[in-house]
Amino acid sequence: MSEPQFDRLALIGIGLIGSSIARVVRDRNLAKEIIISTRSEATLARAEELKLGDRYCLDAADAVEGADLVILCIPVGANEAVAEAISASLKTGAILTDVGSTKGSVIQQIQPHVPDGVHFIPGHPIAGTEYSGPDAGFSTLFDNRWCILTPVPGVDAVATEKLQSFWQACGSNVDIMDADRHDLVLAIVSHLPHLIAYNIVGTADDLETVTSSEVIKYSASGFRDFTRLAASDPTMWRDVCLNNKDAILEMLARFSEDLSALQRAIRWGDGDTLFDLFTHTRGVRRSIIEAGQETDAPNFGRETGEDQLPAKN
Ligand SMILES: NC(=O)c1ccc[n+]([C@@H]2O[C@H](COP(=O)([O-])OP(=O)(O)OC[C@H]3O[C@@H](n4cnc5c(N)ncnc54)[C@H](O)[C@@H]3O)[C@@H](O)[C@H]2O)c1
Ligand SMILES: O=C(O)C(=O)C[C@]1(C(=O)O)C=C[C@@H](O)C=C1
Repeated sequence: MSEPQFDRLALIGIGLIGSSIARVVRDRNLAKEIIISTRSEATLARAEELKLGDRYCLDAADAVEGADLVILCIPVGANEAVAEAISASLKTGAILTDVGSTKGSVIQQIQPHVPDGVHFIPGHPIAGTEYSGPDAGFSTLFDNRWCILTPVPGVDAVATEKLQSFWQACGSNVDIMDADRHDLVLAIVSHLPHLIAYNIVGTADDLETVTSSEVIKYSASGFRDFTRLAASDPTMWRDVCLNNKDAILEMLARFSEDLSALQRAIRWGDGDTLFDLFTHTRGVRRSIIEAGQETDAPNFGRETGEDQLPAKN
């Protein structure tokens, strides 16, 4: 087994992502000691029952004392208050990072509270499920997934390399990116798909002519994939929408324009336009599979993974 990369890791927030980090760190011996903090007593007690850490604190400031790696694993809307609360307790030389799905807003909220001598390097593992809470995590969540780091200009290069090798040890491939670029890219590949899923499931549910039993009965089709995304955590996704507003609105505008063009093609019986688009998008899917990020095998991947996950809490 390899040598631990950090002496003391503090995890603030112990839901899907925090508990997956705790599990992989424990399994692969990446830190000597794991300190866990979260705001709810019940969640902290559950983390202790699951033996996710070595010490448990309700107070995040206590948890970060003496830690050389601090990871905020909380909804992006909660970062500012937590950064303010832990600021004075962070150890000089510590790396402070996060896992939030938006990056520009996270930097705006955390950076003002980072003391001199602490290395703040925002991060985002592009890995997750629709489940939340400490029971939902698993140690292989980050295997063969991307983790994007968005270091602010002037940050210590050695600290960035240390964080990069931490995520690699967790199983991820790491990319370094500018925060604005991250927010734009994630708006289209992650945030918009979730919004579309929330919307389509809401629309189907509202239809008076389609009873809910029919929605359930026939959902073993494309609709089922949307229901998985639409089951994602409401707090997390509310915060993502409010904290990546500009990029999401930009992508929604483009999406609506393209949808109008499709609507027009259908109205005017323009089969060539439909056929050309569908041929092109089939190629996009195939290139994703060729790049090794998805599989074409039926009933593989998410559905299979879902069965291995504990019950939603
Ligand atoms: N779920 C995903 O698929 C996914 C993927 C990548 C990144 N992320 C990001 O990771 C972060 C955590 O998401 P998650 O899925 O683990 O969420 P989760 O709901 O499973 O866990 C959130 C944790 O944060 C704690 N928490 C909430 N508000 C808090 C506060 N104000 N102070 C202290 N603790 C607080 C909760 O008690 C819980 O322990 C979010 O920023 C999200 O954007 C999520
Ligand atoms: O697979 C899922 O359930 C996810 O929603 C994971 C997903 C994504 O959109 O890919 C969701 C949000 C994150 O910030 C990163 C990953």
